[in-house]
Parts: sequence; structure tokens; C-alpha cells
Amino acid sequence: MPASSGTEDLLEELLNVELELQDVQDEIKRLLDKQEKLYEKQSELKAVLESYQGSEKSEKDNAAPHAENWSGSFEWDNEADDIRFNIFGIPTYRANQREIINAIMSGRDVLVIMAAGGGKSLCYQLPAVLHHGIALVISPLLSLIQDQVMGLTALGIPASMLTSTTSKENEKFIYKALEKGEGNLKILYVTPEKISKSKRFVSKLEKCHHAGRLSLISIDEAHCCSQWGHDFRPDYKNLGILKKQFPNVPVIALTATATKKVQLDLMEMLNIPKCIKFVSTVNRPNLFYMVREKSSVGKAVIDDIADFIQSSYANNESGIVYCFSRKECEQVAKELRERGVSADHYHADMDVNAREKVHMRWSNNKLQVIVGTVAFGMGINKPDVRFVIHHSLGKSMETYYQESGRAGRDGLPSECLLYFRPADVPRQSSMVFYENSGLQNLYDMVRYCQSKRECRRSAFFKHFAEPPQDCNGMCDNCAFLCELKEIDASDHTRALVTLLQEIQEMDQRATMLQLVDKFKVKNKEVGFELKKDELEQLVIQLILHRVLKEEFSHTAYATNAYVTIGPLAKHVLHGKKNIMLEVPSGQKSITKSSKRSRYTGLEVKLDNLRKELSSIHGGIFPHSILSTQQLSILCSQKPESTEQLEKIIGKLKTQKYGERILEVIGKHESDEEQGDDLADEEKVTTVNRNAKRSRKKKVVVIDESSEDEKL
Ligand SMILES: Nc1ncnc2c1ncn2[C@@H]1O[C@H](COP(=O)(O)OP(=O)(O)OP(=O)(O)O)[C@@H](O)[C@H]1O
Repeated sequence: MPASSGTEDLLEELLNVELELQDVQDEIKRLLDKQEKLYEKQSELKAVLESYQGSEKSEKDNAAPHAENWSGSFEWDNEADDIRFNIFGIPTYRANQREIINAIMSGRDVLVIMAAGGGKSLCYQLPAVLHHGIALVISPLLSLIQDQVMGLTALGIPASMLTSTTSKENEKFIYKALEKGEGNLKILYVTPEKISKSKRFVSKLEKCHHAGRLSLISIDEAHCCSQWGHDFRPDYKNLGILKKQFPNVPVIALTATATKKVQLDLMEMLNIPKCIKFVSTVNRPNLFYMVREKSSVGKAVIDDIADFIQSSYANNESGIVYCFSRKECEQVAKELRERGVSADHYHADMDVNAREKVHMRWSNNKLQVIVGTVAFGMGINKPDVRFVIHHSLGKSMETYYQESGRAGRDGLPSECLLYFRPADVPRQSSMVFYENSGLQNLYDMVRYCQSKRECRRSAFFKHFAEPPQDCNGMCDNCAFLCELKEIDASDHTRALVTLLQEIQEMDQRATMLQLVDKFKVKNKEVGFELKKDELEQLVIQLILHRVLKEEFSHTAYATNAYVTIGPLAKHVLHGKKNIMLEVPSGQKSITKSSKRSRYTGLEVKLDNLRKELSSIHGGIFPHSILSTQQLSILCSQKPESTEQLEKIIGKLKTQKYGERILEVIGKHESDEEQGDDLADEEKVTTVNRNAKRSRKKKVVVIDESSEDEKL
């Protein structure tokens, strides 16, 4: 056998062994992931078992049966209903609220995971009023505390806060109430720092407890306890001492989001292993999620954002625009103002007073849009935020869920729009690579952005390990009919990897943008040329598939992200793995996103509803695209019959929406050609199965009894 063919055979065998090794490593990773999940499940089951055993023991100890059926009857039912209705003005409980209140009133520790706007506050405020004594509430932000105390005082509930802004006189009143039970105080708010730093306060609390007057301890935004959470606050770590010092006082920990890992972590940190968990769905059915391709031209992005706001929210409806950096915040706010949008910036570098002023103007509807960094976060209590726009991608699915979730806390339809461009990925990755699972979390977010088929909502369900629910056409991938074509980019990938090898052999490195730039020549040699944005998309896809990987290097001023060869590059080089790139098909100028700028998500939803209704009701539905407000009414009252439909339209017309309907009908008639355009596009083969599925759905029954209220 000639030497060269012997070498080739050996190389071939070596490659096969390496491929097999890679497969084994993948399998090990898969098994390790599975092992981690099983460990989580194991400790969760142990905790539940212990809690059952604990409650069985206390049942025996108390010689009275202890109900685990939290929706059953309890001795405080009537009084609780009275407080709910007559003090809080709330007609009925929402999901889990009553059960949580009953568990707390039964003296159990409770962990509540309930989406933003779900009604967590009532779960501890109502038992606080119902119980004898004072409830202690730990909340992370001054502004949040101020809002809550103001709200409770307005309801006539004696509430106070002990913070750096509390006057001496007020402090005296609070200490007397704790120590001697004097005065009238039901709910006391403090920041976590008070527990960890003020011995005086803790000693007063001990006296209060000793006298049997500490009714419950509520820990709001409890995810701040966990380093795995997205808002870790060191002072939250010390809150575990509360359960140690006051073991018989029920603790209620509340948060809007917590993965299984975070839940276990915070149960441990707070010393509440036997707590009863109430986990509500993460689904926010009123939020429309969408992602738009972000132009590389900064001004074009601002034009698009301004157009989105001015065309859909012309009546000064509130919104937030999140930006990556402080500088970007200021720039975007300025450029939006130049385009006639009432906007101002908010970031951590501003003086506290200036920040507070911007927040107040926005809260009072004197300012339409806050352009903020993530510093504009917890403590935003505004219920009627109609849109949250991300100027660039967030660092994880969890932070995106939280930030976008600030829209629509009042339950009315609202929009969450994210602008994505691959070049934003290295900016984020160089910030998060040192965090626990930082890169993994970011890449999950990138997958969400890049996906052109998968329901956006289902990505959240997967992330939070929740069974899937119907999106109801409330995301771009479910609502839009999308034309896509798949390009075989295997040759481009091989050429890219070879180029990177050459760069590395010369002891050099390349950032993503440098790599794409250097690839220009090779790009021409490979069968057909990929466009610059397609190449950027390809590089990101290859990083997600581990054909390439990111590496980081620090300079005195910054951390740079470079692209290098990843563990699976060999598979591609040796033709064992094909790389397919999904791009919008058809003419580049008439892409899906250009349609999107004419039809906002909600309008598309209504348009779908209109089409559905016209086929059912012989086209009597007005041929119009309505305002967000009208849409919200229609979407919440989806009519089932022609009579119901006419009734709703009649009501809309007799109210202030009537004029706007006529105005929009006029506008739409002049847009008729554009509508035809869309119809043509829909005739082309589509790949969006979800959209088809959502169209098949029938309209649901109208709740006639509450129609007036909704209108
Ligand atoms: N059962 C109910 N019926 C009607 N409205 C309710 C009910 N419970 C709470 N609400 C109202 O819902 C709104 C949101 O409640 P709350 O502020 O407690 O939400 P949250 O879960 O704390 O949200 P976030 O995490 O965003 O702070 C409030 O205006 C509250 O009065």
C-alpha cells in the first residue's frame, strides 16, 4: 500500500474517531443536563415530602385536621370577602389569590410565582389586614415602597415605611407601634438593608414578635435572593435570619418569575424548605410579541421606532424603549424627540432627582416614552404601558420576559417589539460571558430572536419549563404569513472556517464584523455570494451550533469578543454536517418586515379576526383597521354571532370610539391597494403552520354580563 494512501486511511479513521468522540461528548452533555434536572426534581420532591410529613405531624400535634385544600372553606372566609370587597374594592379573586391567602392565614410559609400584574400584592396585604398585629414587608426599592404605602393609605389601611426618607417623628411612631403596640399600624415596609444593617430595628421587631404582634413577613421580588436570578441583591441574602428568629411567623415570598433552580435557591436562602408553592402561568395573553430585523443604519432604526409609535400610539399612550448603553439611551431619546415623539432618557448615571423627575413625568402621562437602560426596572408600577420596545436584544430570556412584561399590566392588549441584528450579539456576550451560564442564557435569547417560525410564546413556556398554551395569534410568527427559503450555506461555512484557520495561523484574531469583512473575497469564490447581513446571520448561527465559538480578551478599556473555531467545525470541514440558512424569500425590498411596519402586530391580529368574521358572518364586519383601544375591546369580546357583533359595534359608535372608527375606515380605504398587496403575498407558499392553525380557531363566547364594564 503506498505511504500516502496509508496516511489518508489513517486520517480518515482518526476523523471518524474524533466524530464519534464528539458524539459521545454531546451525549455526556445531554446526560449531565438530564442529571441536573433529575437532581432538581429530587430535591423538590424531597421538600414536598417533608412539607407533607411536617403538616401531618402538626395535624397530629394540634389534634385538629389541617386542610391542604386551600380552596376549601375557612373560618375567616366571610371576613376576608368583606375586606376584599369593601376595603380593596375587588369584586372577585384572581387565580390562586384566595388559596394563597388561606395558606398564609393557616400559618404556612408560601412561595408565590405570579406573572407581572397578576395581583401579588393582595396576597399579603389582605391577610395583613385580616390578621391581628403588624405585617412586615421587605421590598427592594424606595419608589416601589412609596407607591404601595400611598395606595394603601388611600384605601384607609394604616401603612408606613421605615427608610432613609422617614422623618424622625414618623420613625418614633413606628418604633412605638412595634415595641408597645401603640398607634394604629397594620403594614410596615422596609428595604432589605434595614434588616441587615439596623440592629435597633431588628431589636424592636423582636419585641413586637415577643408580644405576639408580628403577623406575617412578606418578601417582595424574592428572586433578588438568588444569584441565579436576574436581579441579585446581596442584602436579600441575609433575609434567611428572619425565619430563624421568628420561626412561627408565616413568610410569604413573591416574585413574577423564577426558574426551578431559582425557586430552590430562594427556598434555601429564606429558610422556608417546607413552604407551599403557588406557581401561576408565565403566559401574558394580552401581550403581542414580535421581532424586527434591525437595520445597520442607526437612523433607519429610529425612523422605524418613531413610525411605530406615531402610527399606533398617536394618543400619547405610554411606552418604554430599552437600550443597551447609557450613551445609546440619550441618543435614541434625542432622535425620537427630533421626530416629534415625546421622549426622555433614564439611566443609572443620572442624578437621582433628574431620574425621579423623568419617572414622574412619565407616570403622570406628561411624557410618552422613557428611553432607559435596564436600570429602569423594578418599581415600575404603571399599569397602562402599551408598548415596550427593545432597541437591541436583552441578555437572557428571563430579563426579556421581565422587561417586556412591564407592558399591559392592566390586562389590555399591548405590544412588545424587539429589534435584532447579529452585530448586537458580541456587545452583549462580552458583558455576560463571566456570569453564571451568561453565554448560554444569551444564546437562548439569540435563538428567540433568530427564529422565524417558532411561536414566541412557546419559547417562554420552554424556558420556564411550563406546558405549552395556545398563543392565539398573539405573536408575529403566529400572526404573519412568512415566506422563507433555505439556502445551503455549507460551502460558505467551510470557506469561513478555513479563513479563520488562516487568520489564527498568522497569530491573529477577528471579531465578527472583521471576519465578515475579510470574507468578502472568498465569498465571491463560493458558488454564489451571501449578502453582508446574511453572512452576519450565518456567523451567529454557527456560534449557536458550536461550529464557531466566541472568545474574549480584555483591554484597559473594554472586553472584546472574537470569533474562533468551535468544536464542531471539523464536521463541517469534512462534509459530515450541512449548514442551512433561513432567509426571507422574494424581493429583498418587499420583505416581511416592510409589511410589518404598515401593520402593527395588533392590527394584524384584528385583520385576522376581521377575515375570520367576514367568512362567518358574510362580511358584515366593517372593512377597517381599528385603533388599539377599539381592538382591545373587540379582542376581549370576540363576538360569536352577527347580533353580538352588531351590538358591540353599535356601542363603540355611541361612545367616543365612534369618530375614530370612521376616521380609520377612511384611512384604510385609501390603503386598500396595500391590503391587496398583502393578500398577494399570502397566496405565495407559506411556511407558517402556526398561523394556519390560529386561523382555524373559532371565535369564543362573549361575556355579555360584563360587556358594559368592558366598554
Ligand atoms: N382579584 C383582582 N381583581 C381585579 N383586579 C385585581 C385583583 N387583584 C389585583 N388586582 C389589580 O391588579 C393590578 C396589579 O396588581 P399588583 O400590583 O398586585 O400586581 P403584581 O402581581 O404585584 O405585579 P408586578 O409584578 O408587576 O408588580 C392592581 O391594579 C391591582 O389592584
